[in-house]
Amino acid sequence: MLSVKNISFKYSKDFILKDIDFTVKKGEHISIIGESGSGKSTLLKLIYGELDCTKGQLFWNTTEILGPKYNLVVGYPFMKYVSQEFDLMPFTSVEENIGAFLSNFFPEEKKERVNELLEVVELNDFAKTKVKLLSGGQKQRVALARAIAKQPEILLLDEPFSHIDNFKKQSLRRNLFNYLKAKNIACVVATHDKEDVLGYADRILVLNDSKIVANNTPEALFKNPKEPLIASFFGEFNTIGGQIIYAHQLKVVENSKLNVTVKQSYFKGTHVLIEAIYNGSSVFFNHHTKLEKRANVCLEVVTRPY
Ligand SMILES: Nc1ncnc2c1ncn2[C@@H]1O[C@H](COP(=O)(O)OP(=O)(O)OP(=O)(O)O)[C@@H](O)[C@H]1O
Repeated sequence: MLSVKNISFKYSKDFILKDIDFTVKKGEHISIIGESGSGKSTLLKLIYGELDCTKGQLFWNTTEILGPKYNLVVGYPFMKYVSQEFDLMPFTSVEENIGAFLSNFFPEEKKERVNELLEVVELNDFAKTKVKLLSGGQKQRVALARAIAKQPEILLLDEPFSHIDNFKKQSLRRNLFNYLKAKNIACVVATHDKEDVLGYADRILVLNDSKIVANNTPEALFKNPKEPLIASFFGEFNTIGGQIIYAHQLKVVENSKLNVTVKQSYFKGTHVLIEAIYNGSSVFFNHHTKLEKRANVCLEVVTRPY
């Protein structure tokens, strides 16, 4: 189990993280979300031992994770970290990069393992290609495969699919996260993408103002977001009468007190997002078709969250 015990951190004068306290169980999947600059990457670097905590302590089971002040070499064998810089060997092949830390004593097993990993990140066709010839997204996939090659007990991922196109992203995300669950490898994922979270994370930690402002399941946070920051991660929403109402919770009805004037329709594939004006402010709701500009429609709040 990872225990993050009341850690605080500052690069210089101001604290970036204050009193951060949480645990990650074996095999658990935690997502860290928060606005850009909220300290997600910094938190991963502290967990990895790349930075020294200003205050507090970190443990993996009973081993204290210490930073560069105490360790000549950063990192521990039970933990791997895929940062936003991939740190690969550009002049060697994809399979050599993936197998770089695997033992050469059992060449057959090594080959099998590399093939299994190539499959997880869907790079079988590029096994012999030199890494310098790959695209950014392909390099990111090599870095992910290399990080899980030696079966760490915990994996830290910083925006793990940020360079990967939408065509590949869905299946890669499924492959990787299902693989980690099957092998009982814990993971902590910093992300901006709700698709990395919904359906995969056991819990979400929300960072804001240097602190953890929420620590709960995706379902609990989605159904009861409490703050606009959390709702905005999941989708378009409105604040009506002090309550957070998602766009999909408003529907057009014959008659109601919520009478709005349509401003714009945005085709979203599964639905159309309508922007309308109510009391001088924008209101967003989902509809099955586009609506005429300046049309007056009445809306009603549907209480179910989805
Ligand atoms: N090496 C550094 N020296 C000084 N300040 C830094 C350093 N690295 C990051 N910061 C600052 O720390 C804060 C948190 O940065 P961090 O990269 O952890 O945020 P983040 O939530 O991961 O952002 P993003 O989502 O944009 O990746 C920012 O204000 C950033 O400018």
